[in-house]
Amino acid sequence: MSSFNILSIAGTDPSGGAGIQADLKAFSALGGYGMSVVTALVAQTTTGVAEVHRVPPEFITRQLDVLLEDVRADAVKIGMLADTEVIDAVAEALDAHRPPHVVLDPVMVAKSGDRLLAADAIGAVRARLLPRADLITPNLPEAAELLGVEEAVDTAGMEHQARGLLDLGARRVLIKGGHLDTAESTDLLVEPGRPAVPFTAPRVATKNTHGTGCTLSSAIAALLPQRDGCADAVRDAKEYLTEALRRADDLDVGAGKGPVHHFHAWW
Ligand SMILES: Nc1ncnc2c1ncn2[C@@H]1O[C@H](COP(=O)(O)OP(=O)(O)O)[C@@H](O)[C@H]1O
Ligand SMILES: Cc1ncc(COP(=O)(O)O)c(N)n1
Repeated sequence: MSSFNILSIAGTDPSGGAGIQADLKAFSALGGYGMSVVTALVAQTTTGVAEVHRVPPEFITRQLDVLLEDVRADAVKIGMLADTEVIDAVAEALDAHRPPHVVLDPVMVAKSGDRLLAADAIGAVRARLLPRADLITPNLPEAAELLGVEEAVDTAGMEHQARGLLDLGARRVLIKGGHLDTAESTDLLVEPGRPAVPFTAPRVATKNTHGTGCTLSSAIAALLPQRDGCADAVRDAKEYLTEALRRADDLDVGAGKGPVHHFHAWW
């Protein structure tokens, strides 16, 4: 197969830095054919979230059904889901269509601090989505919320929490260390019965980190069908994200936390 169709199920960002817009840029940059099902329209920019309009769950189901009856999805990235009803609709569509390579970025709060997932929907993510994803990519606050514990403060704590998420039913966890105050930014890939695999990049000194999590999970989804295993896809996705972060200050987008700069990758 020479062409890969990658689907994002996520919310929007009109400023183009996060959400579906970032996902499609990452898919294209990494050689995928990008597709999207919108779960929520979000009035947001680099400075924060003004308002969220959830798409009716029946219409999310409708979008997924018409799309996946026509087009093969080779990988799926799931981002913002807004609330429990949307989670139920997406979980049912995953059961009905069984796409390969499901990457779940359990988006809860925007970089500005605004909630993108209802607080009472955490249990639904845990029960309905964790077991249906091949890989979940929580940041430190998301891992802590899923487990109902304090945030990890070092890589030993990150591994412990990732193993806790495996115990809750996740199949594979990439726990992201972007929120730690360290010279390097390390993420850990943790699978049952195997040692954790670290992915480390020098921390890029920039305020422009809007869309890092969206970009990483989308890059992984785009690369999973093109690489031999999850670790190879994560390694190349992180390399892509780090370079996009290094180039972020070349852009002039908004007054707040600006977006990473997508570029055509060398692979
Ligand atoms: N300043 C930075 N320099 C390099 N990598 C970073 C930086 N900030 C975040 N990252 C990386 O970006 C990805 C997303 O990180 P994180 O901030 O933890 O998640 P989220 O964007 O979901 O909050 C991870 O791979 C993390 O290591
Ligand atoms: C629709 C949507 N989805 C996700 C994020 C989180 O973005 P980040 O990648 O910066 O954590 C966002 N701000 N908006």
